[in-house]
Amino acid sequence: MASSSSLVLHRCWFLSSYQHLACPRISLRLTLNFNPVSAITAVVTSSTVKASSERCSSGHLGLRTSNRKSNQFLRRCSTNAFVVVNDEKYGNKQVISVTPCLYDYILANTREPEILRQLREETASMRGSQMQVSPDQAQLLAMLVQILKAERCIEVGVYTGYSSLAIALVLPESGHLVACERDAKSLEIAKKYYERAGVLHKVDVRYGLAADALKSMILNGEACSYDFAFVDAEKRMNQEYFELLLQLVKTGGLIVIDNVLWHGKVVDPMSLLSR
Ligand SMILES: C[S@@+](CC[C@H](N)C(=O)[O-])C[C@H]1O[C@@H](n2cnc3c(N)ncnc32)[C@H](O)[C@@H]1O
Repeated sequence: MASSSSLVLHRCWFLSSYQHLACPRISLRLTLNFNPVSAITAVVTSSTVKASSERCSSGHLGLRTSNRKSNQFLRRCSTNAFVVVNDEKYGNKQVISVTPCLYDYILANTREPEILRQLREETASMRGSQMQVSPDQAQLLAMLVQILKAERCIEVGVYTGYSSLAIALVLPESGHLVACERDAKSLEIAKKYYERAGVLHKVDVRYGLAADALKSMILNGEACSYDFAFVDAEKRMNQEYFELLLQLVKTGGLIVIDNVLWHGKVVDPMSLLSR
C-alpha cells in the first residue's frame, strides 16, 4: 500500500476518540491536527460530550494536564474550550477541548451523506443507539480509508451499520469490507441500508463472535491482506482484536480502535481505584 500520507503508519494503533495517534509497537505519538471538517482540531464522541456535560453539572469534571510531576487537575467546564498544559518536556501547549457549543459547530459542518442520515434517524429510537459513531467520526473513518486508498477493510462491531456504511460508501467498486457482528437484529438493519446504498456487494457480513471470524480469516490464508480495520465492539477484547488484526492488516495499513480513552477514565484516579 502506498504511503503518501503521514498518517499511514506501520500498523499503528489509532486513538479515534481524541487527538493522538499512539503506536505502541514503534513508540510514536503524533498530534492529530486534522479533521474532515476544516478548522477542527479535536474529535470527541457524542457520548463523551454527554458524559462531560453531566459530570460538569454535578461539579465533578476535571481535565487533567499531561504534567505528571504536578499531577495538576484543572477544573474546566463547558464555556472554556482550552486547557493550558504546562509541561517542561513538551512545552506549554494550548490543547483544545470540546464544549457542547463547539461540538454543535462540528456537527453542523460535517458532510453526512443522506443515506447515513436516514440510518442514524432510524436507529435513534433503538436500544443502544448511543453506541453508534457520530457523523464527524464516521466521516473521519471514511477519510482515512480514502487517504489510504484502502480496498480491503475489516470492521469489528457493526451494530446497525453506520460506521461500516460510511466505509463501504467510499470503497472502490472492487472494495471489500468484512463486517463482524454478533447481533442478528442489528445486522438486519445494516444489511437493509447496505442494499439501499448500493454497496451490499462490497460488504461481507460475518454474523457471530468477531474473534472467531478474525481467526478463521487468518486460517484461511488472509494474513497481511487487509489495508484498514476499525474496532468498535466490547472493550475488554480490544487487546485480542488488536493482536489478531496485526496479523491480518498489511504493513502500511491502519488499525483504528474506538473508545481507547474511555471517557477520560484511563487517567481518572477514582476509576483506576475502583477496578
Ligand atoms: C459500539 S457498537 C458498534 C457501533 C458501530 N460501529 C456503529 O457505528 O454503528 C458495538 C457492537 O459490537 C457488537 N459486539 C460486541 N461484542 C461482540 C463480539 N464478541 N463479536 C461480534 N460483535 C460484537 C455489539 O453487538 C454491538 O452491536
